[in-house]
Amino acid sequence: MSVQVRPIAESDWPEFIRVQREAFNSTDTEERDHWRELFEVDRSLGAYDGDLLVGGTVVAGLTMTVPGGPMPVAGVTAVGVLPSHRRKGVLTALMTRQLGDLREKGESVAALYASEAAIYGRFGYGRAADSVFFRIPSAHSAFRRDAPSDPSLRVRLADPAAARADLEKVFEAVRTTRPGLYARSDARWRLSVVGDEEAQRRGNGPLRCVIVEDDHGPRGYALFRVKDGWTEHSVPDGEVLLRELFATDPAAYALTWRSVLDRDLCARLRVWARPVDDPIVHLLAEPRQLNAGWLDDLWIRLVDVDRALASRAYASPVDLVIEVEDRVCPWNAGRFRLVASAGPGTVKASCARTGDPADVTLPVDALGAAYLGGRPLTALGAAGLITEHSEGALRALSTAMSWEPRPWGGLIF
Ligand SMILES: CC(=O)SCCNC(=O)CCNC(=O)[C@H](O)C(C)(C)COP(=O)(O)OP(=O)(O)OC[C@H]1O[C@@H](n2cnc3c(N)ncnc32)[C@H](O)[C@@H]1OP(=O)(O)O
Repeated sequence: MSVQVRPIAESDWPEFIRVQREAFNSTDTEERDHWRELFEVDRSLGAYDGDLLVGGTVVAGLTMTVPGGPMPVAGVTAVGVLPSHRRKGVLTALMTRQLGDLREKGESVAALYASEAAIYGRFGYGRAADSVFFRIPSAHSAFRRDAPSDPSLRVRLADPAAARADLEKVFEAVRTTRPGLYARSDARWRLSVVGDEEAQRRGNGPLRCVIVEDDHGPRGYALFRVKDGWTEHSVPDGEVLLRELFATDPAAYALTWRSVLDRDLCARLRVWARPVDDPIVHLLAEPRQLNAGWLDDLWIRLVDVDRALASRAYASPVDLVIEVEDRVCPWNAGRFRLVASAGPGTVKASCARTGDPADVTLPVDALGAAYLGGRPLTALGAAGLITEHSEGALRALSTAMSWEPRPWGGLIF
């Protein structure tokens, strides 16, 4: 099969949506035309078998927080290949072309959410952030006695779309505090956050919103649905399905959680993706009752290793030669000297090619995994995936690249 990869023509956009529906076994009937507002259609790529569009992908330009502050990141999404054309190298052709295009456009970092965790490592993406899911029984959701509270706070129910300005205030106050969070465009707020899509509703009721505020304005919010349910003995068995929750301070955070945990007629709260260092873990009197599980969150690919590594801050000073292995983007392969002084908030790093001998040799996906600060390189070393040539070099690099708080994207793009 000979497949050509090229930008998708405007007139092929309905075809692209059709490929996506088929690729993702989509059951919803809503129009996906609003994708045009979320993604950069002019940076889409299609794989053509003759005239037939058989696969594609798009890019959403994001401003993502990394250690040290926000930077431009290419959000890769809507990757799909028709079932009739799978395992014949279509994705490989799309990914190879896309990485070349990103480099040409001057993008140094790409990010994505993977539908399956086995797909993207081969293209140099590293698992940079994890998330945890919880299933908290309402009857065992009490907080420890010294949980923070603030009598000036009150809870208000709101229509999500109407309350958007308040939600944005809270989100903007926290966005740059955690690597992985990214700025939300008007379309992202409207369509992905407060929009009530059929695909997300799936019989779980409308999107609901609580806002926690004081006389000066909002300090926390939660977006959620309530799935109605009763046991055969007429015992209430509803579920709160928490979509997102942000707060600016510990007291507002605690009250926002309480306002969704204490919903009457609900037996439990489920949430699919929270940061691994979510404070709720420490607030519950019975943390085992979180019934937590672990998932991969953001995947990161360093498109240009030297520019990417010079664009973030480091937790401790470092001066090392790293040798990068990268078969997909050969321009990254080779040795670089990474020099950084520590200091949150200020990026004082340089990364340049060198002929000096390497202290550490590692595959490019390991650097992607560590880029947001949440994946200790020492753990990848213990797994046998990194080679240390100078004693202590791996620990030094791992410590320098680690960051608090842990990374988390918060919203699939
Ligand atoms: C960022 C996002 O949008 S994530 C969404 C990804 N899309 C989906 O999950 C939709 C459903 N799936 C698909 O559309 C396709 O199966 C894709 C896009 C995942 C793969 O496309 P294909 O054209 O079949 O991939 P391609 O033939 O290039 O495979 C490349 C390699 O990846 C492997 N691979 C492909 N898909 C998978 C998978 N789902 N799990 C594990 N390995 C995979 C192939 O076996 C092949 O391995 P090899 O290099 O060792 O031979």
